[in-house]
Amino acid sequence: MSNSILTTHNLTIGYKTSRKTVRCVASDISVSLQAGELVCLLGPNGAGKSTLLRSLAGMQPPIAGEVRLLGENIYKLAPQELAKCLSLVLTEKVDVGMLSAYTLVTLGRYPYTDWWGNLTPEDEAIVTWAIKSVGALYLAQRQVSELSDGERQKIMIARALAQSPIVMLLDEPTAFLDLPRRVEIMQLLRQLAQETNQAILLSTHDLDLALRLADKVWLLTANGILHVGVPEDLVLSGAFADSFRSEGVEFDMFSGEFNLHTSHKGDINLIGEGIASVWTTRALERVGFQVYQGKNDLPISIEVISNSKQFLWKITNNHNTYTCNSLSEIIKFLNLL
Ligand SMILES: Nc1ncnc2c1ncn2[C@@H]1O[C@H](COP(=O)(O)OP(=O)(O)OP(=O)(O)O)[C@@H](O)[C@H]1O
Repeated sequence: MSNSILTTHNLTIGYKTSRKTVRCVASDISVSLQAGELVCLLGPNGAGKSTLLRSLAGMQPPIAGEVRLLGENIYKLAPQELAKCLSLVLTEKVDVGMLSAYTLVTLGRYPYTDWWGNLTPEDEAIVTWAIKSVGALYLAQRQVSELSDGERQKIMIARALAQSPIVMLLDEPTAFLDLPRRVEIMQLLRQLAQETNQAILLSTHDLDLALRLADKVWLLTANGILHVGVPEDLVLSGAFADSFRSEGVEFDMFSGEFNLHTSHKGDINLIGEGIASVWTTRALERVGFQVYQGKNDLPISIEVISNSKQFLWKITNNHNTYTCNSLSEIIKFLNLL
């Protein structure tokens, strides 16, 4: 049996800019989102990630093709039926007046409540679970208008969770969060996908986290082509590097990071292991040196010496030896060569 929850068939997305003209953002997308998977939608600015998410959520009619939710054409579903299956979290700041965070999350239950919006004990339990899941119980009684961007974002995710959907679409859910919170939210979404069998699709510019946590990546290129695959396949095929290619910045397949092109200042042989060596390499590469290990014939060698109290660096340059107490000192020293 297929696990597909959301599928598209020859979907073309974009905007009608006038009665006769259409601005096509991406075309011929045939893809499916499976139960229990966390998919990250990546792509450069303006590629069409938000447009695709809105089209998948039934908020924006496609130019051509169709979107099916459990086999049903999404544009033909009644809003309440759609809301029971799909929740969408957008980045836009919503003006919710004087609502408390708790009340905002209760709005996620609206597809299930009676005409007056009364919450059952079960609804209340789901709301509390959703707030707890995003680690925001301490925010529950605060006014949404007084929350920071990151705090509000957590509450918006909790509202989407409270909807008990089978598919969640999130547009840059980690945009306002600090790094530990970004990791936390991504891990939470991944865990939710696995434990509740929901399909979760989120757009992000956090390539590193996406590469580490996504079950699959949908990579939308600037010319409207969607590559789909497990992250590592897209790295190996070169799709990643091609999609984000830009002047002065290069995707490094070995580290999975983007590097700035810096002028090459020379080669250094690094001796040592452990955390100090890792950050020594980072510092040296950042200022333009290529770092090797075991190339004893290079004119400059740096040995990392660490004991429980401190790190020291011994630089050997053409048989002369100097000792530095910090990476800052090394960089100054190398700049004088
Ligand atoms: N209402 C609109 N009318 C016409 N064109 C639009 C409209 N909204 C967005 N666009 C265009 O559609 C393209 C895709 O925009 P979209 O916001 O989907 O990109 P994105 O990948 O989400 O970008 P970002 O990473 O910067 O958020 C862009 O060229 C944008 O200028």
